[in-house]
Amino acid sequence: MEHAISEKLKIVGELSEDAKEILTPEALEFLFNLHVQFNERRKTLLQNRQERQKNLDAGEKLDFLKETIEIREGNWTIAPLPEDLKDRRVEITGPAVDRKMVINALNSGAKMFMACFEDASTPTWENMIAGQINMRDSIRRTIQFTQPGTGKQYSLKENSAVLLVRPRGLHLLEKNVLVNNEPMSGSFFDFGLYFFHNAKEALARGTGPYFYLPKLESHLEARLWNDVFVFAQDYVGIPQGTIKATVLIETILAAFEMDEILYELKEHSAGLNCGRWDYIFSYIKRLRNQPDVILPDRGQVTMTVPFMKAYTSLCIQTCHKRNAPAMGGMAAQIPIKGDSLANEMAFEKVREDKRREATDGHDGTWVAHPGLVPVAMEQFDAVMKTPNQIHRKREDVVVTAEELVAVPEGTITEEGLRINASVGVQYIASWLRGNGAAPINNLMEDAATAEISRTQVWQWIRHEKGILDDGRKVTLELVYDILQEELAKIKNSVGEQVYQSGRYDEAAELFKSLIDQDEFVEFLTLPGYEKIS
Ligand SMILES: CC(=O)SCCNC(=O)CCNC(=O)[C@H](O)C(C)(C)COP(=O)(O)OP(=O)(O)OC[C@H]1O[C@@H](n2cnc3c(N)ncnc32)[C@H](O)[C@@H]1OP(=O)(O)O
Ligand SMILES: O=CC(=O)O
Ligand SMILES: [Mg+2]
Repeated sequence: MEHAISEKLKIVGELSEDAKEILTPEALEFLFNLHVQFNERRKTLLQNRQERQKNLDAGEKLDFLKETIEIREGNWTIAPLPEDLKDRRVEITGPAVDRKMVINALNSGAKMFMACFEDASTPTWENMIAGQINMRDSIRRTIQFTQPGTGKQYSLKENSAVLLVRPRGLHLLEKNVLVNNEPMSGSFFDFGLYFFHNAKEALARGTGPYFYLPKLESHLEARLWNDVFVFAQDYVGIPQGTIKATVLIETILAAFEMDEILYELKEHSAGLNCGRWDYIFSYIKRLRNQPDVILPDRGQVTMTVPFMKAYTSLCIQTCHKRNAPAMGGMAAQIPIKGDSLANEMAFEKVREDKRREATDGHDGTWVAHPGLVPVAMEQFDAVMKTPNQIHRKREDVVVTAEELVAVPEGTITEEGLRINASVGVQYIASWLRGNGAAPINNLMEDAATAEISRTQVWQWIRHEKGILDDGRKVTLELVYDILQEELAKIKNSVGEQVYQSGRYDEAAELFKSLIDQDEFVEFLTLPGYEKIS
């Protein structure tokens, strides 16, 4: 049902009691203004991404921008960090929609909690509203939860983590809010509502409106966000520079504009983060039609392969030069229940990953699960005796444009192809069911990791080097056969009833549609969004 709030603004989604608490007339007025001010620019920037893709398809070699050399060579820093953003050695992440998880994350012992409206969340209307309710109650420290069945009570402990919020990326829409009959941007919806309801309250409580910005592809996109922040701060009447945002460097194009992104946001910057999963996805996506670029099995693209090492090293050096934190990323391992040996192996992988990040000079890292907070903390505590390592300038690092795109060696295997097909479908099914973060094969999967799976399959089918180590070419027919076999295995493991209600066939259809078209679909969540409310 459509609710006309005014002639220019309509709510398509259900106006539940929760929605009414969040979508107040004043908050809607603010969203309306954000849309009117910034939506055309957002659309133009998305169009720029497509223009850039055309150039890359035509053989453009990526390089640092000529027109911004003065920024790269200039002597400037970001504005000083607020006290509660100086020590970020362990940050836990999780979907904003899961109320219990939000409380557990805030109580986990991690310094920060990044509440996600993006890749760990399916953006149903209900989820997005519930996430906003959870954020409002977290900032006010009134958030509580009772576990159905056991009656276990959850509420906040005294020293809870600092809250950071990740809105949806610029490409996603919120179809349940129409401004002038046009869906509004998911980014502005998530940012706008969180900011409007909580910025002043957060400040009064000694923290601030803090954000993570996902999937930026250029410094012009950072400029858009900066202008949104300036507008928003004026609108509610809080000092400029109050908002602090950490930009995820998780696209191959952004890696060439790290200085410029920090520069655009410098009054509002809280540094950069190496979002490794989207980065791998973006590397394949943007360079997919370059004849020499192809990646081996997902499992072989580790953080120590040259192009990943080059990117994280450059991120640390760039951030520290500008007095900005350089955050590490997410190891995919999560605790494994009922198998202590496998669990210890998973923990050791996380330890190794965090040790490398701390030693390289990252100022903190991400974990996906409370059980991993002490594991990551131990590694950072051992290396980082100060709140951060910004003083380690890593002037020894030299990274060239060629190193950022260097194609790693490795093999494509039938096993790798099967994992991509199976995990891709299982994740999409989970996403369609409303759960955007899922444990699959004892690894954390979210939209970014699923994007790698389907993009690899798309590319292996089309690339002349998409050949299995046993000599077989990866073809659509081979993938279809494997997909059928993997679906049968899934059905066997979850049972007929769960399979039928679990949207697996629909997920398989979506997966197929992503790999059988020559035209690459920019994000799997775009056709996915048409299948949810
Ligand atoms: C590439 C990227 O974008 S990474 C960032 C986005 N991804 C994420 O944020 C994923 C975060 N992680 C998760 O969502 C979860 O850990 C999952 C889905 C991977 C696994 O969840 P589950 O299967 O529920 O884990 P598990 O059964 O071990 O949970 C045990 C307890 O830990 C809690 N828990 C698990 N993960 C988290 C988390 N990230 N934050 C807070 N609490 C958590 C559960 O709430 C549960 O609490 P309880 O004992 O009070 O009931
Ligand atoms: O957002 C994080 C990533 O790895 O992608
Ligand atoms: Mg990401």
